Amino acid sequence: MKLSEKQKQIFAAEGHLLVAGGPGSGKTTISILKAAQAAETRLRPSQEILFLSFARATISRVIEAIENEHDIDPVIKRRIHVETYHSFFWRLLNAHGYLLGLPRSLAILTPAGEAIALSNIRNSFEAEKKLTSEQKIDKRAQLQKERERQARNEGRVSFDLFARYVAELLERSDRLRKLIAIRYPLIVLDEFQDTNADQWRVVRQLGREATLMALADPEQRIYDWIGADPARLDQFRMEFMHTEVDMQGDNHRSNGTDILLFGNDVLKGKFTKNEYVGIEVNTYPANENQALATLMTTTYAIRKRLVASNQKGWSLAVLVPTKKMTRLVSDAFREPPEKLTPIHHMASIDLDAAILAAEVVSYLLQPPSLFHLEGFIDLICNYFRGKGGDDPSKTDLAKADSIRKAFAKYREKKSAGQAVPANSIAVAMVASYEAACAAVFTGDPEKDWVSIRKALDGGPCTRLKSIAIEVRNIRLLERGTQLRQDLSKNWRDFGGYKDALAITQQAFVREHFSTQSKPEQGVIVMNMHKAKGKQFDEVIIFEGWPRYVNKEIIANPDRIVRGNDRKNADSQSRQNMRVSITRGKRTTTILTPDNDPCVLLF
Ligand SMILES: Nc1ncnc2c1ncn2[C@@H]1O[C@H](COP(=O)(O)OP(=O)(O)OP(=O)(O)O)[C@@H](O)[C@H]1O
Repeated sequence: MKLSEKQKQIFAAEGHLLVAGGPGSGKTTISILKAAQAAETRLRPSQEILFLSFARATISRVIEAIENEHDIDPVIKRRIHVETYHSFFWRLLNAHGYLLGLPRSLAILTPAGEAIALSNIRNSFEAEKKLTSEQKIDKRAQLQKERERQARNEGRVSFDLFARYVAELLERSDRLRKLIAIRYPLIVLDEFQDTNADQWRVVRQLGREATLMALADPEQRIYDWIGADPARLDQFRMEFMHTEVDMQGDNHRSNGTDILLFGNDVLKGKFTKNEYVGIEVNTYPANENQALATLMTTTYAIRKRLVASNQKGWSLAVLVPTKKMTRLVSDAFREPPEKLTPIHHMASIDLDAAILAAEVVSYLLQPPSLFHLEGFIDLICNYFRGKGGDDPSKTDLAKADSIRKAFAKYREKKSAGQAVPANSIAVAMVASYEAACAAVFTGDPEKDWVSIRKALDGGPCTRLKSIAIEVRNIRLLERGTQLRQDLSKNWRDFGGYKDALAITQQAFVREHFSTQSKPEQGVIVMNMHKAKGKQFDEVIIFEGWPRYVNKEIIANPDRIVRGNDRKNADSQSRQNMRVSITRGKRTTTILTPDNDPCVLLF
């Protein structure tokens, strides 16, 4: 690869570095080359370069990019340690958290566990959009207090607290800062524009001893809602003596197309061309069937041309504005409307619900024990309390309550020797439970998992059916996975899956921190926010459609701009759209409803 002038400048610089540049300008690439250079010339034995990034998915791309740099010696490559901020913070907290008065033994309060722990507080408030600013502040304070209580009293630390605690540790301990810098003399900070206040506190402390290389695109800052701040780059400039290189204008990803130009024009809201090479905008009639049919036929066509290109490992991303749309599209691809063929794909779905569903299934793999049914009911209630993540629905929370009440009544009647009313939820639930407990296991975790799932799916309880459907989103049991191996071992050691629940819970924590995931290939469906830092051969951006009654729009959900209302077309939605557009290397296709097209396009 021939380095650009700016990249050469970076390569030659010493000390702290701030590298700014637009999508595809080559920031990640040069940071890897710079890391390799430092590894070769500066590192003593036992030292490494630390590369910190936000998302695991970005990490797999960075790891792939490192692997693809054939000029770097494999021995040097192994000295670049790529990790998420979360995972790095967790290592520090686990080892040194007691210095802050946290319990000696800490566990992670996973997002699913956190959703359960906070569901009562969340449920005591109205929906977020109905709250006054004071109520919002009050809600946030109560949630934070409960998180703190969980950490300090129970030793269960939620992700939200990681950066805060690590900042406190580093601000207080010279020694720890020095130790980190001795181990990692150069630290690369990917997506620096997205750091929140606590993460910035950590960075400030790290930079006191180690050399920092911050990579940033101020206009890819899409996390203002969780604390990213437009002032961050200036804060870096003020804090550190540094070299700054601005690569705006360079574009190596979609060279020869107008994809970046179009993204920049969307950002400004001013279009400089009538036609943009590499950008296609198509429309569909505003109803679910025709919208999905248009998406599917477009996907077939693009997939066909990618397959015909004979390129190994091609990728096509379908980016949508909301979690709900991710599911809707994934379901449609899996079980399409009539006459269409399914599209094999990966969907990047929030797994809160699926993880809790997997806990239910794994529990049923365990041999019966005293109070086994009670444990089962607890997990079902957990499922309904935690399945909505940080946005639980009142209906699900009410379901959890009604299950608990029905079950208490069931117990009461049984111990009094009375008949339980046949229409009690508990009756159907216990029938499905007993069917699952009757499953005969083979010792093959995948087969046994499927037989539990089928028992729940085929039983009379609709609530358990929904759990059986949800758990299909989990792919951790595929051949060669750690979960599968651990369950097999458990079976061999004990002749049964004695610890299936604990093994499954550990597998999810491990999965969260794992950097093994392969870069996505084939067709991938995901929320636009999750596409950050990634690149695909082709991209489709697909949004929702307005709902009409008597030709009046009565609802307009799942749009790129809220309600597709021009007054909501703020810089956040423009930046988000620009990030999505610029993920494509060759073509980005935008699909939007014909009678109410996306307001960012005109
Ligand atoms: N000097 C170069 N010559 C040719 N190709 C390059 C050069 N630098 C980077 N590339 C390629 O361009 C693509 C985009 O580069 P890279 O991922 O480093 O950009 P980025 O600035 O990190 O993008 P983003 O901010 O959008 O994540 C990659 O496929 C990379 O291999």
